[in-house]
Amino acid sequence: MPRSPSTLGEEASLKGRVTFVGSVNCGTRFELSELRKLYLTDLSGRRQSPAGDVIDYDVNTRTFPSVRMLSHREKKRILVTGGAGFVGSHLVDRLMLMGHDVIAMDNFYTGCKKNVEHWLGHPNFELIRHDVIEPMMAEVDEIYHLACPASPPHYQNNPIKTVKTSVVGTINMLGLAKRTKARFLLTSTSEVYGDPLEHPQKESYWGNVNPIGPRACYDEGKRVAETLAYAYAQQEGIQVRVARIFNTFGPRMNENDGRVVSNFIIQALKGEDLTVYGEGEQTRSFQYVHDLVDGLIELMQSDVKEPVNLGNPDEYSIADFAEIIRSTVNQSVNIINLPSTTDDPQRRRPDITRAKEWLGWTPKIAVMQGIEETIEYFSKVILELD
Ligand SMILES: O=c1ccn([C@@H]2O[C@H](COP(=O)(O)OP(=O)(O)O[C@H]3OC[C@@H](O)[C@H](O)[C@H]3O)[C@@H](O)[C@H]2O)c(=O)[nH]1
Repeated sequence: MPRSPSTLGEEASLKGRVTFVGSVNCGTRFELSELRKLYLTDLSGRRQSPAGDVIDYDVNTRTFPSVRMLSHREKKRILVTGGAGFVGSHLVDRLMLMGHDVIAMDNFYTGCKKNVEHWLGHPNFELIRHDVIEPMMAEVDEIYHLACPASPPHYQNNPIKTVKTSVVGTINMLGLAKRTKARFLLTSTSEVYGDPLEHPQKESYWGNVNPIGPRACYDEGKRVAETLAYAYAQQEGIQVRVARIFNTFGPRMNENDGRVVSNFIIQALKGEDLTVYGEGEQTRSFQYVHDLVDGLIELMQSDVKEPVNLGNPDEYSIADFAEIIRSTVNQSVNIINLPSTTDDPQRRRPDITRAKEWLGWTPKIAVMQGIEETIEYFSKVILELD
């Protein structure tokens, strides 16, 4: 059953606040406060003049976050496509803190240099402006392939480009994996299940996708990307991992992202009406970004070849979720109903038995803790934009 606002608060306080993320076994464990510094403080060396008309960068006073020291054998060269995006930049943070050599590749269509600027100039880090639909060569040991707009308004804005990114981009990155013998992780999506007829969704479910609807460019693009991954695995012996990511939120979502969590928080912070599409009876299950990053790295390190759902099964109706954000951020705003969007999936919740049993992964951060951090982040962003 979808949670009501009252049970959400109770559950969050029952679970308690998480102060560590990751797992010791995978080397992903860090204090949450270490990660928070990367998105809640300005580490760029930027100094704005008192009049606010000039910005100086003092690279001499700038210090990088500490990264672990790895032996030559442990240290990997890791490519993250979409590395300046919302999820990509958090993955880059974790891999950098773990001590790896990281190449973040992005065309900056929805990604943003600011998301990774705290690493610019670090000896272990490279940022490459490159569109994944063009071939690319680099010597790497692992490829996390994230590049693709993920928010419905963004991926529907240029559907041909979205299909090309998923299909041609994935072929290019699988080609790179083949040449370099790198292990390849595809970030697929819960959208491969379309408007699901099975609930909750297991990885064995084949989905219910409209192949010619407005969401098809993303849904079908990712379905072909999965097909390509397994074709390369079978035909070329590439080591492939496939994560099906469910709704994820957190700091560094683009303020114009258009997805529900950032929309509602920003609307409430600005004192605007919260826009529920349709009656708000449709459901989603929200996961905080650090849990996802844990899952992605654990999957990459595992022997699991089948697709794995990564999501938090806590399910909310969108109407209830709007009420949660309204009561948490700004009780003076209204919730309004706008027309529903075409082919909007009506129910979504991951079955994460596979991730639990095969990876030992489970989301640890209560939705409310994530929401509070995201509110903190967007409050800061909105101040900067003003
Ligand atoms: O302002 C808004 C935004 C969204 N919504 C609704 O909230 C629900 C969630 O919408 P979002 O745009 O956040 O995300 P969706 O679930 O539709 O798609 C997402 O699915 C999983 C991921 O792979 C992708 O990040 C994205 O495609 C939808 O029912 C949508 O109609 C609103 O009611 N108001």
